[in-house]
Amino acid sequence: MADESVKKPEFVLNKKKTDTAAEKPASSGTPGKKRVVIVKKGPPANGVSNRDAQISAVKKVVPSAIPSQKANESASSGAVHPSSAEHKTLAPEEKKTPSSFEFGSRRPNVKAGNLSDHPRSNDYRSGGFRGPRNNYSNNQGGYNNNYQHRDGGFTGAQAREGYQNRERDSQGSYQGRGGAGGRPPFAQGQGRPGSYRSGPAGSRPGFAGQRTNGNSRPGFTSSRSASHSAPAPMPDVRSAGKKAFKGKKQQVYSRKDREDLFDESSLYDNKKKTETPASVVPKQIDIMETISVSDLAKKMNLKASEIISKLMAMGMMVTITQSIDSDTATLLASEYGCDVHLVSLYDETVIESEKISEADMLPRPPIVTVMGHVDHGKTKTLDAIRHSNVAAGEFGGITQHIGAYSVSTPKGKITFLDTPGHEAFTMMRARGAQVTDIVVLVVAADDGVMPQTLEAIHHAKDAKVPIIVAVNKIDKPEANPDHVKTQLSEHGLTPEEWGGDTQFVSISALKGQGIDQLLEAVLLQAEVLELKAPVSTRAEGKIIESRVDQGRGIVASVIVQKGTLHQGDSFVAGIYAGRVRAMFNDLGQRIQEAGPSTPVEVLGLEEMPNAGDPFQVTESEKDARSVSSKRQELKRFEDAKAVKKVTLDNLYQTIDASEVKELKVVIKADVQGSAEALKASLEKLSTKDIRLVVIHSSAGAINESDVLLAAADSNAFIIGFNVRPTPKAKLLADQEKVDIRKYNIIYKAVEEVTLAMEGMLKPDTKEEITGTLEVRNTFKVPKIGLIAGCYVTDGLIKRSSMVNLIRDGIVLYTGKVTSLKRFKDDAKEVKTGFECGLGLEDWQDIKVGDQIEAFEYVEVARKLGDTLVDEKADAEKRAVERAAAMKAEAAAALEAEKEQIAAEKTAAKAKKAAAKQETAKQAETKRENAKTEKEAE
Ligand SMILES: Nc1nc2c(ncn2[C@@H]2O[C@H](COP(=O)(O)OP(=O)(O)OP(=O)(O)O)[C@@H](O)[C@H]2O)c(=O)[nH]1
Repeated sequence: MADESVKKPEFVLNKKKTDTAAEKPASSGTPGKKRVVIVKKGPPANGVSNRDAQISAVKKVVPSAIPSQKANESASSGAVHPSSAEHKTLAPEEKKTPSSFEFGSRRPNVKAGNLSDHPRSNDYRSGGFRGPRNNYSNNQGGYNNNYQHRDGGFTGAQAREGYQNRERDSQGSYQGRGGAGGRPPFAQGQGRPGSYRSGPAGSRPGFAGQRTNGNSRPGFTSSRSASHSAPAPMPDVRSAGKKAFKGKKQQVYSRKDREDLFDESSLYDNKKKTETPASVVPKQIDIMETISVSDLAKKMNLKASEIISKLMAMGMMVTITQSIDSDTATLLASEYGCDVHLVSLYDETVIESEKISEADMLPRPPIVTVMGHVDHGKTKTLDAIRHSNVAAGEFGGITQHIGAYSVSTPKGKITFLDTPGHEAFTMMRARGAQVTDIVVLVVAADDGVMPQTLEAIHHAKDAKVPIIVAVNKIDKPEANPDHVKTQLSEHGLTPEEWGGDTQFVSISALKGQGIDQLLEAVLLQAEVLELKAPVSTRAEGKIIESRVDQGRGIVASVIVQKGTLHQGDSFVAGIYAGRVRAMFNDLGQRIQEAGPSTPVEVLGLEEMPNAGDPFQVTESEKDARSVSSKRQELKRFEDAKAVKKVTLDNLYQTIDASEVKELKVVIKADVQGSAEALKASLEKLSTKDIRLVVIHSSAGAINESDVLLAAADSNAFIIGFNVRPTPKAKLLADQEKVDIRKYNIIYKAVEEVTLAMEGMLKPDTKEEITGTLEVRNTFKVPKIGLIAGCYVTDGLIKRSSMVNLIRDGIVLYTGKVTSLKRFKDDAKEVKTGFECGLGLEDWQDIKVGDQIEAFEYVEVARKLGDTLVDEKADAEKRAVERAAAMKAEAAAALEAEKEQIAAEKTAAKAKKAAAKQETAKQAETKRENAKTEKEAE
């Protein structure tokens, strides 16, 4: 042992790290240095020492494990450690040794074992290779485990190779022969007496016959006690082993390798040091506005169950997947001494506009929105402007989409947005006003100002957009343009000729009259507005509409507001990225670029943006993707924010609310705007008894997933607005019994859904009186009880009737008829003017003179009550009234108080005067008395 220690220093490496105390005893008195004995100087002559060593070899043990290992192995192997001198002397032989062992192989021996279909004899097991292995292990003594790792690899490669050799030379080692084995590498080692010879020569570890003791596979068998219990004679092993493997080992285990191995180990060590124990809550965490319980648990290094129970203690019932807001998270984290830092993705999702130089600002065409009440002639007006007949193609005569058209006039270009006038499209109209420069308000001269005319005025005023009034249908005999002017003046739109600043143009869209004047008015207004936009910058605009087009994919109508959009530009539309694959103008012609105020159809979106979403070109596709993904993330957070949380406070309310009936709808429409408009209209129908929940709304044909979505709920159906189901969806809908309703007019859809909702209400039951009877006599019938002899004074009574028994105006009994007879025969019914005998269920208290009311329960369908919107308005109204009443009451109280104060003041004044008078009187008396006394003297 001592000897060995002396030899080892040749392989000592200065470790970069200070060894642990545990290492010190193992090293032979060289503190501060780690002794590493490398195999290149010690051939694998002995069997591998123990199972632990093998396992640790595979695991790649961290340095801290080294000392004990080293100590163990040193203890067991010291005596057989090869000397460097021996290596040196055997070096020439090594050159002859075929390099059939891949010493550096890290491949395990598993495969070899699997391949081993030859019976392995105990000879093999206990012989040749076991010998070297033991030596090998012994040589390691206090060697590091990384080396052992190689050991595993070595044996694997060896096994495989042996297997191949077996194929080539099957007699050799597999036949348990002695002497020169059949395997070439080992056979050559006939001259390798050592360990190979000590057992059956040529035997190979991985294929060492039957593994009755399981020790034939070096990588794994070495651990078995049977194998290393009988090590091969050491001296032989050393010499043979050195010759056979020295060269190979030198290649693989260079000094650098060793250092690398150490570095790797130290890395493990470092990693271990930086690891945070799972139970330590960090000092600060970053979260967004909401965070799911599971994410928070992860960030805080806590178990989700702990977070949940903490939240419960705070009065919140949440599940692991639910989200909590940042305030709650902050409160919770503070209990663990952890600060919450709120981060927002929004800043990162802003696409900066390009810097604009004044020189780049050029006049641009005005963007005009046409608004007005239903049927006042908006489409016809645009129609007249464009000389095309759009109205003819519309369903129900209502414009359903926002369309955008560029119109060239001799005096310049104008872009028109055709905004529908139906109330359901309020939202779209509001969006139209966002991009619009001028509103043309169409008012029918024969109809005057209507609710949606006023709504349009509000939208325009909100958006601070000037209005030009087109007084339409002046061709009609009942047309009264002046009346329209008067009406609109009352709403702040005073005609210029009346001293106001609003341009009024009288037109007849039908006849094409006044259209030129209207366009002139628009261009005049545009001139006043001095509309300019940069031309050469990256394009920015708004999505007017988006839809899925068969064969073209997602198509978005975009109005470019700034810059120029080119084919090939990368952009972000809402939260989705895209690249302009192709562009079309309003006439459907393919174009390469589009400047400010140009409406275009853009192809190349990955998903469908919403109408009104911003459209911005980015510098690169990468930018677009990055912004898009951040925006999507932000949206997910915003959606999560909307998650309804159950707290102890609202738990019962929620349970109560589960009694509320829900009608669920999937809306599919031809364009996104219609889907949204329909959604808004339908959701408004919710009442406190019945809720209308739109579970999904989007543009496109009704597909299978829509059907599946609706099928998941018994109260769900699908509305297709201007769309139809795909054949597969139709089939599925039939199978799943999902109702698909198709509409092409919004109000029809709303009407029918209202009816459906009314149908869902439990019908009211009502007593319907069918007849009245008078008790004129009573009889006792044995076994049956009291029978009333009645006369039907009105209507009729049936055997199945229910009755009320009334005495002195009080209903004493309500129940069923048990028997109804005419004389002795049972009767089905008895009509007015006839007498009958009547028995009542469980009731004997019948007296002559009692009135009997016969009735039936009938079900009456309930009407939908006030919608939640109406109720809210009512509640607000009531609150205002209450406030006014309270104010009046307070004023009256104040008044009364004032009066009282005044009265008190008057009373005090009077009292004071009386006192004064009294004093004066007393003084007078006093004076008189004095006078009298004086006179008497
Ligand atoms: N006599 C007459 N009829 C008109 C004129 N303009 C429109 N109309 C008629 O009024 C009806 C409604 O016209 P639209 O252009 O569809 O009206 P709209 O305002 O676009 O209607 P919605 O799309 O439903 O909001 C049609 O029957 C038109 O023929 C007009 O100047 N004179």
